[in-house]
Amino acid sequence: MRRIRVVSLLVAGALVLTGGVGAALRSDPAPAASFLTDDAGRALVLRGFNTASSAKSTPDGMPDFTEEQLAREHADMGTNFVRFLISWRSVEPEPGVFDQAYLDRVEERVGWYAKRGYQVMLDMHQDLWSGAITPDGKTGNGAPAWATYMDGLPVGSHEMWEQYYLDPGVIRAFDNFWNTTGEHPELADHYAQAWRAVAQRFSDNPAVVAYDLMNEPYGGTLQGPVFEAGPLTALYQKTADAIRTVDQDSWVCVAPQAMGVNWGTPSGLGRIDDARNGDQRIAYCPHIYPLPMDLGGGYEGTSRDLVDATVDAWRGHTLRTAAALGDVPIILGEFGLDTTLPGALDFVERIYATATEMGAGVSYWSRDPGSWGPYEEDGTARNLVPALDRPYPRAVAGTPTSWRGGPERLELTYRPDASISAPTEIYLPVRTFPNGAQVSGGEAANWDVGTRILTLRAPETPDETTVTLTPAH
Ligand SMILES: CN(C)c1ccc(C(=O)NC[C@H]2N[C@H](CO)[C@@H](O)[C@@H]2O)cc1
Repeated sequence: MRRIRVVSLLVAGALVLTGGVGAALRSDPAPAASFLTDDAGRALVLRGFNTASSAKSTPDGMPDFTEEQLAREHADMGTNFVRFLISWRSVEPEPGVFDQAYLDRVEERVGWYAKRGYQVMLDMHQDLWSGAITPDGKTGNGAPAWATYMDGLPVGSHEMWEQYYLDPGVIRAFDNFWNTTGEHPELADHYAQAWRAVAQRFSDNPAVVAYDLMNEPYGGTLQGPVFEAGPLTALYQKTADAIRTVDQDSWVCVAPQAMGVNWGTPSGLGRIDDARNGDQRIAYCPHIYPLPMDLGGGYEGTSRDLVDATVDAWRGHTLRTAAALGDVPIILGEFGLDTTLPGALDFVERIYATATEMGAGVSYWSRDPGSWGPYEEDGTARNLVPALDRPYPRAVAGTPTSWRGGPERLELTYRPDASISAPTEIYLPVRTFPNGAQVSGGEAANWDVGTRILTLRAPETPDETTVTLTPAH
């Protein structure tokens, strides 16, 4: 293990330094030029969790997660967003057969979130392609067995799950899906039609704001820009076109390949043309997992320096890709860590501060119990709960220019839009704002102590304005 660690750290350093130097040599572009918006037209600042990894293996495709647990999350952290894991195996268990009972179960859970004012992004999740890559069905997840063609090539048995990506059978399964083999052009069509079936169900659901087309894509034999600008962009275009035949308004989120880009290298993803009538609604949804953190280095010492270089490189590459895709909004679809590592909460703070600077949404990985999540198996709150329970402007009646803050302060600069009738909403944690807030630069219209949402009165003029909230006494 030590040899792997040394080699991986060297790789991490090389990846990051080249990326970091690259980023340092070019000034970072401006923060994301756009936001997802709600039905009222408000710009959304999205904060929530991936819910949940447990859905990867359950027979009914649902996460091991109850409405009471969502109510607890909402009470404890005031989240307003969820990246909800769904799976192709559950949507289309047989070719051309779409499981409406499964979509009923998804719709029931979307209702839990809708009741509490959440925005839902549905994530067609895969890791290692499919459960069918190993006889026990427990290694990979996502694609159905009927769409898994390994052509008899071997898959080993590994301690580190990432190593399965290098097995011939897994590479072949991906090569057949991307039709790199030329043998299976039909699979991408099935994938797009499966998404069409999902969008047909949720196109009129006001809580479903976005579709994340594929989790952490992997090109098999093809890697890097030749994969991302080739078959990956083509699949996203095919799928977005299929979705738009039944849903004109949900955002379509596209993710880069995980290999490398999760670790801070640039993406070669190509632009998607949105067939909707009106402004495009494409978003960019990368992940970040700095290798030194994954290797257990924690956020201290040399590991912290490498992690910071990774975050800086990732930020610049992410902003450039979002700009290249058409100045699209950004959602950090995943980041997470074992929060028992040294410096863990400082890392969490660094990532949320970076996402805030970028105007990006965030869904933490993940809502599952245990050392990565907000709660223990027995429901006890972990160190992550207070770390994520922070003031934020969940919906803005205009265009946010910037916002920043800490546990006891929020400063929001925005250009109001008088045509938006819904108010700007600010979430304030009860632990630091027990009596609501003092507002300077603006006026509070309402303070709901139950949801801890303060709404602002619309400014008199359309001029850019800065409001600052501090705890009321
Ligand atoms: C070699 N390849 C292709 C690779 C390596 C590592 C990851 C990964 O850690 N991903 C981070 C987290 N994301 C998934 C869920 O989307 C989790 O299981 C991982 O911890 C992905 C791909």
